Amino acid sequence: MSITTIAFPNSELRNRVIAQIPAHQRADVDLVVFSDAERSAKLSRDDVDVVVLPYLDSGPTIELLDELPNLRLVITQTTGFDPVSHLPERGIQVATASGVHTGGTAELALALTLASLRGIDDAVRSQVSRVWEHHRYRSLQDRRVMIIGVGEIGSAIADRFDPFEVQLTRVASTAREDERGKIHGVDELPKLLPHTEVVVLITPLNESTHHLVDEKFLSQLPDNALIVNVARGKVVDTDALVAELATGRLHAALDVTDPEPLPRNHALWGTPNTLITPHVGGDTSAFEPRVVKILAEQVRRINDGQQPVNLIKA
Ligand SMILES: NC(=O)C1=CN([C@@H]2O[C@H](COP(=O)(O)OP(=O)(O)OC[C@H]3O[C@@H](n4cnc5c(N)ncnc54)[C@H](O)[C@@H]3O)[C@@H](O)[C@H]2O)C=CC1
Ligand SMILES: O=CC(=O)O
Repeated sequence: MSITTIAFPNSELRNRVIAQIPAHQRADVDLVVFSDAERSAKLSRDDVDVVVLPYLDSGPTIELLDELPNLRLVITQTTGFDPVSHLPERGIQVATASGVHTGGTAELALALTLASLRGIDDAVRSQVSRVWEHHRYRSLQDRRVMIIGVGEIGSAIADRFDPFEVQLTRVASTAREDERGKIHGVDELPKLLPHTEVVVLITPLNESTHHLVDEKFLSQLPDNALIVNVARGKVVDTDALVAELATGRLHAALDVTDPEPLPRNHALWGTPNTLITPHVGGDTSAFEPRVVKILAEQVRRINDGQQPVNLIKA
């Protein structure tokens, strides 16, 4: 592809990417900062043909994309591309940073599960109030765990749960087999959910997963089941979850919510048995060096006239 200008969300990221690429490999492509493209009289919106999205941006920059007449490619710093999934059908390519968060998100899924089952949040509350309080919590060992979404991160989560001697069930959009064994299809959920004690959600957000976890799904889970969401907030019907949590029947550990950020007055902050982290699955020390490496590879390929890596299909 013949690309002339790649707009970055800030100069720090652009400079870190530039530092990764030998000068002779970036000579043809202009690496600009998006805000300059906005403000500068010299560089008009017509010039920008590639945009690197800010991390987890589903708002302002995405609206601006509609105003770039020559936009050909959007590059995300995330694995999920739900905010820009509509672009390929308009002829604009989308390339993700698939893999950038695999270890971090898999770790957090395990951490949230352990923290919730072992009542670490209760212990922290007791510590803050200087109260020595004993409760008996559930062990992860022997729990019946279901992972919904068997892609890059779902597989890494399965690897991390294995040493805990859980009874693992994996669910994907359609049934299949892999080297680890059977993967169930989502159509089998009604049969599987009543026997599931921990559900880990790690699907992309798309039409088939929007509100996958709804009132019916929740009602099929046994008492005390735990829902761990490290996918996207909208995979869960939040109203249905709040209603079910309010009864005290289920537990939830959520890295992602709908909406995000969660407003101060949102009911989820106050439901019992609920642990919330602010969408930090991939936000670890491993993120920046990885994303810079991926972006440098994208720039190098674009400069060589090659297709970027991790292009999503229209
Ligand atoms: N909490 C966080 O910080 C992070 C969250 N994510 C989320 O995790 C998602 C998954 O990431 P990866 O594993 O890298 O993606 P991936 O594309 O490798 O795997 C996704 C899997 O979900 C399956 N799937 C799709 N529709 C489904 C359905 N209706 N029912 C069941 N399974 C279905 C696909 O078949 C695929 O196996 C991302 O799209 C993103 O939304 C990703 C990184 C960090
Ligand atoms: O939520 C993060 C992502 O990479 O997707």
